[in-house]
Amino acid sequence: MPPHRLNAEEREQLLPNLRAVGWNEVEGRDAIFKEFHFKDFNRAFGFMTRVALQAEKLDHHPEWFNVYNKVHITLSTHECTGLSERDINLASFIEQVAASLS
Ligand SMILES: C[C@H](O)[C@H](O)[C@H]1CNC2=NC(N)=NC(=O)C2=N1
Repeated sequence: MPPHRLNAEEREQLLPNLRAVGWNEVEGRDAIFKEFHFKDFNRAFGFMTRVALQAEKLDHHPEWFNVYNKVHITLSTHECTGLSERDINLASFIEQVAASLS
């Protein structure tokens, strides 16, 4: 099934949990964003490696930016030009990985 853009009701249900752990809606674009900080590059890259393997498995990929111990992540679904459940699921997975590394 192709992904559909989350409607208002779905957003009210799904976004608060992610907001509570630091994900924010991007201004001017239907996407969510979070900045992760790790102890060093090794942890940051380990995190990215785990996320990358899962992203490939899910065929849903983050937009991200890394400098040393910082990783900035934007999630959005190109296929529906906005937020879909795939972004929520990937964000939840990303949170689990980050928690296991900090
Ligand atoms: C062809 C392939 O299925 C698509 O391009 C996938 C790959 N990864 C993707 N990642 C994201 N974030 N959004 C998509 O719509 C998407 N589509």
